Order: sequence, then C-alpha cells, then structure tokens
Amino acid sequence: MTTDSFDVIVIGAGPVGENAAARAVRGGLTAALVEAERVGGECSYWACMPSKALLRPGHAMAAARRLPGVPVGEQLDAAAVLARRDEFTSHWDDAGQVGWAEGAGIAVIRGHGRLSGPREVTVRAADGSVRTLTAAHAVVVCTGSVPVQPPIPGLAETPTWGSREATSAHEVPGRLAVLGGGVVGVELAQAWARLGSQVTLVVSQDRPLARFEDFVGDLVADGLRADGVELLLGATTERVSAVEDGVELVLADGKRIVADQLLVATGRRPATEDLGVELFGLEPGRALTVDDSGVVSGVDGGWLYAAGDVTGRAPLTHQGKYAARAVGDAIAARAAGSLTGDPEPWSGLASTADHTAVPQVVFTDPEVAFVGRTAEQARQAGLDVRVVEIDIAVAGSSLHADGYTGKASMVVDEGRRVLVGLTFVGPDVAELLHAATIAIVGEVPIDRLWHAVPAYPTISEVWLRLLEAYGL
Ligand SMILES: Cc1cc2nc3c(=O)[nH]c(=O)nc-3n(C[C@H](O)[C@H](O)[C@H](O)COP(=O)(O)OP(=O)(O)OC[C@H]3O[C@@H](n4cnc5c(N)ncnc54)[C@H](O)[C@@H]3O)c2cc1C
Ligand SMILES: NC(=O)c1ccc[n+]([C@@H]2O[C@H](COP(=O)([O-])OP(=O)(O)OC[C@H]3O[C@@H](n4cnc5c(N)ncnc54)[C@H](O)[C@@H]3O)[C@@H](O)[C@H]2O)c1
Repeated sequence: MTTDSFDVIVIGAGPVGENAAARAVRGGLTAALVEAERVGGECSYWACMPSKALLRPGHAMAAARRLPGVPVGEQLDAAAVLARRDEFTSHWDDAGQVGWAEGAGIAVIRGHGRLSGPREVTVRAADGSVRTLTAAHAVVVCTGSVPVQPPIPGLAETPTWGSREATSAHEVPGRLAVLGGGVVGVELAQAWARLGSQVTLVVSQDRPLARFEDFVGDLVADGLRADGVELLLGATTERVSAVEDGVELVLADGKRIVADQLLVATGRRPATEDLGVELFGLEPGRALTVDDSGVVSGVDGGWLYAAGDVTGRAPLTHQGKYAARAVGDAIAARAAGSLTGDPEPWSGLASTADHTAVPQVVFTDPEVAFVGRTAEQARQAGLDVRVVEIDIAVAGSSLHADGYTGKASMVVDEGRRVLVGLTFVGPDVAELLHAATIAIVGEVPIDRLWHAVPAYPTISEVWLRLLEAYGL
C-alpha cells in the first residue's frame, strides 16, 4: 500500500468534482481527483449530454414542420441520431477528459474512494490494489447521485432500463413504457417517441412535472400527446413482471401495459453509501448538508467539503459546477489565510444563488425554462406574492413558428417590487431564461426592468407583455 499527499483530494470526477479540483489548482494548491468509473461523470456519458443529443434532432424537425416552405422528411433517421449521440459521449471513452484534467495540473487517480480518517481517503482500484491519500487542507465529496426504484412488487426482479440504458441504447424499442413523470421521464419519453417508439408514460400525479407551476405539466403533456405518447395520469403501479414479449405493468385500476422496455425514472438520491461517512457520525445514503462554501455540517475541523448532487441542494450540472467553483476557491482562500470564518453572501466563495435563483431548462417540446421560486414556494417563504400569467403571443413568437403557443408567468415579491420567479413554456424558450436569472440575482427593481426594452420582433417581447400585465 502506498501513501501520497496532496493539498486537496476530490472524490468523484463528474462535472462538479472536475471544477472543484480545477479551481483548487488555480488557487495554487495540488489536487487529486479520484474516480471509480469515467472522468466526466454521469452528465457526460449517461445524463445531460446524451439525453440532449437524443432530443435536439426531434426539436429541429418539429421546428421545420411549423414553417411552410421548409423541406422536411417523414421521420428522423434514428441511426444517424444515435451515431451523433455516440459522438457527444465520446463513445463512452473518457480519454479526452482525463487529458483535460492532467493538462490542468490535476492528478487523476482511478478507483473507488472511501473516507478512512480525517483528511484521509483510501482508494481501491479495479485490480484490487489499495492506496491511501492524505490531504493537507481538504477532502471534497462530489460523488453525485444514484437512481432510486420504488418498492413496487416485482420491479426489482424485472430487467428494466434506468436513465443509463435509456441514454445509451443503440436500438429504438418498439414499445417503451416510462414510469415517472419527472424531468427524466418526460425528456426521454419524448426523445424515444420521436425516434419511433410507441411510448406510454405512467405518472402518479395529476400531471407530469408536478413540482413546477401547474400550466407547465399541462402544456408538456399536450406536447407529448401530439407526438403520440400515451399519458396515464394519477396512475398507481401495483405490479411489474417480465412476460414473454417484454415487461408488464399492472395498474391499480386494472389496466395492463405491455412494453418491450420499461424505463424507471422515479428519482435519484445522493451517492453517500460506501463512502465511510459513518466514521464521522453521518448517515450513509443521506445528502451531505453543506454551508454556502461547501463545508459539510457536523464534521469537526472543517476539512470535509461537498458539492453537486451529493449535497441535495440543486441537483443540476450548472448549479453543481457553480458550487464547486466556490468550494475550490474557498479552500484555496482558507489555505492562504485570506478567508477566515464564513464567506460573504454573493462573494465568489459562496454559492448563495442556490437558495433563491436556481435556473433549470426541461428540454422537451415545448421547452420549460424556470428560475427562482414558484408562486407556491414564494408564499411558503412568507413573501407578499403577486403572480402575472400570460400567453406568449408576440410578433417574435408568431414569426418564430406558425401556431406558436406558450405561456409565461412572473412571480413578484410585492414587498421589494422585485422578481422572485419566472417560468416560460413554449418552443425554444430556453434562451430566454438567462435574462430572468439576471433579473432575480441582480434583484433588479421591476420599475427599472421596464427600461430593459426587448428587441423587436423576438420572443423576448414577452417581457414587455408581462410588465404591462403587471400594470406598468
Ligand atoms: C437522464 C438525465 C439527464 C439530465 N440532464 C440534465 C441537464 O440537461 N442539465 C442539468 O443541469 N442536469 C441534468 N441532469 C442532472 C445532472 O446529470 C447532475 O446534476 C450532474 O451529473 C451532477 O454532477 P455531479 O458531478 O455532482 O455528479 P455525477 O455526474 O453523478 O458524477 C459523480 C462521479 O463520482 C463518481 N463516484 C461516485 N462515488 C465514488 C467513489 N466512492 N469513489 C470514486 N468515484 C466515485 C461517479 O462514478 C461519477 O463519475 C440529468 C440527469 C439525468 C439522470
Ligand atoms: N433538463 C434537466 O435539467 C434535467 C434532465 C433530467 C434530469 N434532471 C435532474 O435529474 C434528477 C433526476 O430526475 P428524475 O426525473 O429521475 O427525478 P424527479 O425527482 O424529478 O422525478 C421523479 C418522478 O417520479 C415520480 N415517481 C416516484 N415514484 C413513482 C411511482 N411509483 N410511480 C410513478 N411515478 C413515481 C415522482 O413523483 C416524480 O415525479 C432531478 O434532480 C432532475 O432535476 C435534470
């Protein structure tokens, strides 16, 4: 067994771990990045990149169909779409990302990392060899999340797809059942429907995407139905089993669904099993609670940090990378003695936006773009809330596509007259979102927003309509 010393050890080389290590090195420290599978993590190989690569061609075809005069074929060339997806995952080869990390001065160490003492990580490689790493300053846990399966009788014994299989498949299933109407469920239901599968989406709530404003799930449900997806809403799955021609689901109302594949998309939990956290009084399987500079609560000495999905704060790649930048910089600042105590909110050393200004895009058609708080969340936070909800019907949207339909809603904190939440649903609204994020992070007074004049004719004119509907 060998022992090596670094200033910082990062466990987990997903997008978050990569950023934490890179920022620590940029701050003048040495860093090791420990990875059990592929450098680049879930996002690069089985999540964000392949799922968006599967969705984008279908969106382009739908966009062409909304415009007379644009030549468009009958269906997608599935083989070409899957081949392009393979390019985006670098054929599941992480050599490029390892090269990037090493080029950035990070030591990449392959194997499963476990906390084995204060500032100490033991790494077991695939060949069984073990090495111990010690950190002069900090250990950062960036181990991400793993899928959860509900306790439905028969499910655990039945071969199913998780998001990994659904983003890396090389054949289009004839019939695909999808369990779960969250973001993974709706995105992958639409991706495979547009690639030719007959898709049934089983949703336990009244609408998919239930944690957004209500109109979001209703409009996305309409979009999925337009692609031939059958939606079963308010559905309870009682039993799952393997049958001769695939997988069968039996619902509480007696309905039976038989599909060639079943995608289970019922959520994820932080990856803290088999990590040694119990050595420090923390419970395996639970999120690591952190402060805004990433220090894990309840561990003496302030040497254990975490960022990304494992913290349960904002399980999105961009937000995890933002937290990782704060963590890497805060560790470097503390090592240099320039930070003692807690960092200032909204300084570069704190991920303050996690609390009130997390943006997310759901890449369905129609797209969903959301930032901040829903009206319900704002009320629960005790704010004096006013909501403005309008159709997206402006010159820019009607030029963008024939029959453009969409909605926008704005949640205003009347006490401070600032935006606290924005939701857009419609074709190609994703790029509208950053303006909303800036308005919320900058706490731009609504009367000043009036002077941010949207260019004509763009879909951004919806901002003017929202402010007019508010009364300006
Ligand atoms: C299908 C799907 C689509 C998604 N699409 C989007 C999207 O479009 N946009 C978006 O913002 N988010 C999206 N997400 C969420 C996004 O994938 C995660 O938020 C992001 O990957 C989190 O990054 P992370 O670095 O925290 O974790 P991960 O990407 O999960 O990386 C963690 C890494 O740690 C490694 N690891 C774990 N335990 C150990 C250990 N003990 N020792 C060594 N290594 C270990 C793992 O092998 C992995 O490589 C999607 C998720 C899914 C499932
Ligand atoms: N575009 C994006 O930003 C994007 C895309 C995909 C995933 N993600 C992230 O990845 C994470 C995982 O996504 P997800 O969709 O798996 O989780 P999720 O928590 O968003 O959704 C899971 C859904 O499954 C439902 N469910 C649970 N048990 C069920 C059952 N027995 N029957 C039917 N439905 C059941 C839940 O009610 C919920 O609606 C999320 O944090 C998500 O934000 C983000």
